[in-house]
Amino acid sequence: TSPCDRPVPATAGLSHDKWEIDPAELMLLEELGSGQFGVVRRGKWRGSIDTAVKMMKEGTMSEDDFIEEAKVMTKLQHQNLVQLYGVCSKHRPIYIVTEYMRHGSLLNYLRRHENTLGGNVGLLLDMCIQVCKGMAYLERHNYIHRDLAARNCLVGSENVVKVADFGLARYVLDDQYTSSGGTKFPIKWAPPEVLNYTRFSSKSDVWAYGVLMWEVFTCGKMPYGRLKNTEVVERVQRGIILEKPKNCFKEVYEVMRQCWSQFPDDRPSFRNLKEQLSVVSQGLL
Ligand SMILES: CN1CCN(C(=O)c2ccc(Nc3nc(-c4cccc(NC(=O)c5ccc(C(C)(C)C)cc5)c4)cn4ccnc34)cc2)CC1
Repeated sequence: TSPCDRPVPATAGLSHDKWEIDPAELMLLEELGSGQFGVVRRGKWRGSIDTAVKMMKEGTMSEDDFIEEAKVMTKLQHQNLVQLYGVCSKHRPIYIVTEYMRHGSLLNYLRRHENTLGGNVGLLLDMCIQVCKGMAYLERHNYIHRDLAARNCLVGSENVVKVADFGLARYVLDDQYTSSGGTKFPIKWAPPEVLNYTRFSSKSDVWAYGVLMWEVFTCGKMPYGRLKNTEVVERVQRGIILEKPKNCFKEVYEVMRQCWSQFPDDRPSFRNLKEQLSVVSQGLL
């Protein structure tokens, strides 16, 4: 989509850099939680626009590189991506301002609503399809997420699900998170080529997407249970994959299995996954 039909309120005229948001126009409200980077609060922008504001703890990310990238990220616009509205970078800590998603992370939502969601295969499949659409858009724009998981997707009204924090992993300074040997590295969502060579691609996002599907159909269970990272690495490299979740149709599990092909080229693209999942959805429901 061309920048001129961007659905987000244009900040043109506010400052010459349209990705720069004037903090005077932000009213910070309750805390939503805290993550790797520090506190995240709900905010009102220009009195009426609901936002989430990540206040980046100093020293947690390479800020200048991120601010540069923010210009690109604000142009990524899709109904299944959490929209980046802009940044407040003229002060410290810098703020990352995005659209607000009122039901929080997909992971917590699955766990909180297991009783109602558990039996609703149609809804679970629809959530997976929404994430797939957002990821197919990123794939089309040659944009790699690097940390796709249910914890990094968010839920809005009417069970809308959107992918968040795409590409942000590149700016994390904590090498416990960035190096595959680190304690915070998302081992359980990583394919062999990432475990061995840290080789990220849209096909490594597809592997992670398969694990996200497993998270959805188990209503938020931890993949590989309480296995240690070293044990998971060993299994993944030997080609042992996650088992079919209890109430999951074999057609759905078949899609997950394709995402976990050992070689990246053998995995489907998100574009292809979108087609497969809509066929499965029509067939099953
Ligand atoms: C009824 N329930 C009550 C409890 N509840 C909430 O409190 C709640 C409601 C809405 C929430 N919404 C959002 N919450 C967040 C949020 C909150 C806490 C932490 C984070 N995430 C982070 O800080 C974070 C994410 C990713 C990364 C990597 C490693 C990938 C770079 C680093 C840090 C996000 C971001 N958002 C962006 C848009 N909307 C939200 C979050 C929580 C959910 C509803």
